[in-house]
Amino acid sequence: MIFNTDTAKKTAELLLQINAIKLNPKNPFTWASGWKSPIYCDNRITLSFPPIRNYLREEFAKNIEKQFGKPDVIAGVATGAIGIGMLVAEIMGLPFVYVRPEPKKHGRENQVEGFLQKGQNVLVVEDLISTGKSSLQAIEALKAAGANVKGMVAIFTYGFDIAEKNFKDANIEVYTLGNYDMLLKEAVARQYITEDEYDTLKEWRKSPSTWGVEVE
Ligand SMILES: O=P(O)(O)OC[C@H]1O[C@H](OP(=O)(O)OP(=O)(O)O)[C@H](O)[C@@H]1O
Ligand SMILES: O=C(O)c1cc(=O)[nH]c(=O)[nH]1
Repeated sequence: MIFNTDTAKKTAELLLQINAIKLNPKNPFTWASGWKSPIYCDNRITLSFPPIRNYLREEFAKNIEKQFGKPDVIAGVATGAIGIGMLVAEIMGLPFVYVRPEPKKHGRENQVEGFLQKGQNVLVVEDLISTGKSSLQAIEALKAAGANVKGMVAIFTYGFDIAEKNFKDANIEVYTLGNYDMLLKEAVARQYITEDEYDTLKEWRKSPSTWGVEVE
């Protein structure tokens, strides 16, 4: 669920403005889930633009307090949300930890990096939700470390049913700054995409897990 439509519209505008949205239907992107996709939203690019990362962290901080109250700790999902998560922690004056996809294989062999005490209220920051698998893995690791996960926020979600089901099953409340529907609307309004690209994106969105998969 988006925090609100104004923020979702502005987030879409900003992502388009800095070319964080990449389209390549002829040579599809492979996602973390293994799905093939004509679109890739690279939120990492936002960190390279101070006014844009400031907007994102301020919107996160304001809306996190409103929806969840003030947590004890902010956790970023590695690697995409380490930067933005840390910026949110900084502006909220909170401690920060980050969560690796799996425990490190040497050193202290941690999956959760930083100082976290059992029973602390943790708010998870993710950069992007596709299937939600990466976020939920991080949430499981935080719970295993004794955290009380209050909820999760992300810059962007594709709004897939599978992600909504995954978060519902895990009883995790999720809010995002932006989403796919608003992005598509803004991309059309600003003529950022051609009619052919719009048709491809609409077709892809009907069945993203099978799009681009060669049938033998
Ligand atoms: O909802 P999901 O299907 O899990 O996909 C979304 C995840 O994919 C990306 O991470 P990626 O694995 O590419 O790694 P990175 O964050 O290190 O770039 C993104 O940062 C999310 O964490
Ligand atoms: O699912 C993914 O791996 C993914 C999709 C996307 O649009 N952007 C991204 O960073 N990851």
